[in-house]
Amino acid sequence: MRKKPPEERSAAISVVGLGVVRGGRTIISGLDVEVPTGSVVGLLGPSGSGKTTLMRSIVGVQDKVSGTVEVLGLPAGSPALRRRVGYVTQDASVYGDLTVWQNLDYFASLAGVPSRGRKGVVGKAVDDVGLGGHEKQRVGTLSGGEMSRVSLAAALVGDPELLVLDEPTVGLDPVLRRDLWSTFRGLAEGGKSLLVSSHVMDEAVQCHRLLLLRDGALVADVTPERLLAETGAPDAERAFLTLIDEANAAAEEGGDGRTPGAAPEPGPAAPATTASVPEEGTR
Ligand SMILES: Nc1ncnc2c1ncn2[C@@H]1O[C@H](COP(=O)(O)OP(=O)(O)OP(=O)(O)O)[C@@H](O)[C@H]1O
Repeated sequence: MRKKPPEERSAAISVVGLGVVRGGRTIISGLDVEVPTGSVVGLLGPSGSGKTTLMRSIVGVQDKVSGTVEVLGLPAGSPALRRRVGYVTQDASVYGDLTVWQNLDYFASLAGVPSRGRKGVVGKAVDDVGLGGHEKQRVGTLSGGEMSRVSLAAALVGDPELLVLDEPTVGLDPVLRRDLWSTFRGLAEGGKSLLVSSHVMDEAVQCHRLLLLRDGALVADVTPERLLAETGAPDAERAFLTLIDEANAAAEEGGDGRTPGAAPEPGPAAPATTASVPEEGTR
């Protein structure tokens, strides 16, 4: 069957008019975001700009949320999404007293992988995150970067349609980062959708699109190529700084902080979003 080009596919994530209050403070306000199916979308922004809060809203675990968030065509946090969405937080969420293999075998069983196919699934996930040779090591004895890769592998074994990854490459060396990004792009080529937050600009340019947040608002929704062309910056890091500086200046002048040159590009029409976000999810 012919693979549909991105503009013909429905959005994996559609966020319309999102507002989030945390600790009595508005963290996100009036945010519209779309992640096309089969793409890797990078979520960038200064520390505290709301990246994790947006991800939490998308996977349905964020409290005090308004607006609509639709994930794979369902309201965020719907029980039916549990096996279809993989969420990897910044903190490793695996069992320190089990080995790498035991952890992944366990998460694969939770994800419904039948026992006869589990060895292959777990082995592939171990390879995908570059943990070959550590299978029998207790997770509690791994380095921080290794431990976070076990968390990522635990999400991969379930073969989710959407992966939401909060800074998955923190603490990894350049070779591992390159290999992981190649894995992410391979997953997208296979039809998966990925939303990946990062502070590392040289890796962010490997995304199909970039979303740049500042103070809980979207400053840019742009391809890496257009980001460089619009800002005239020599590299992605300086392009990012240019946009943030421009947005800060616009905010000081009383604007909304959105950089005119990097306004969202025309893309596929957002699907109707009628579902409301639950107050608190269970994932
Ligand atoms: N439980 C909470 N109560 C009050 N404020 C919170 C809470 N959690 C987060 N915040 C605030 O919300 C804002 C956005 O936080 P968030 O973690 O989403 O940012 P981020 O862009 O992911 O940051 P980083 O890049 O540092 O991980 C920050 O100002 C943070 O202090």
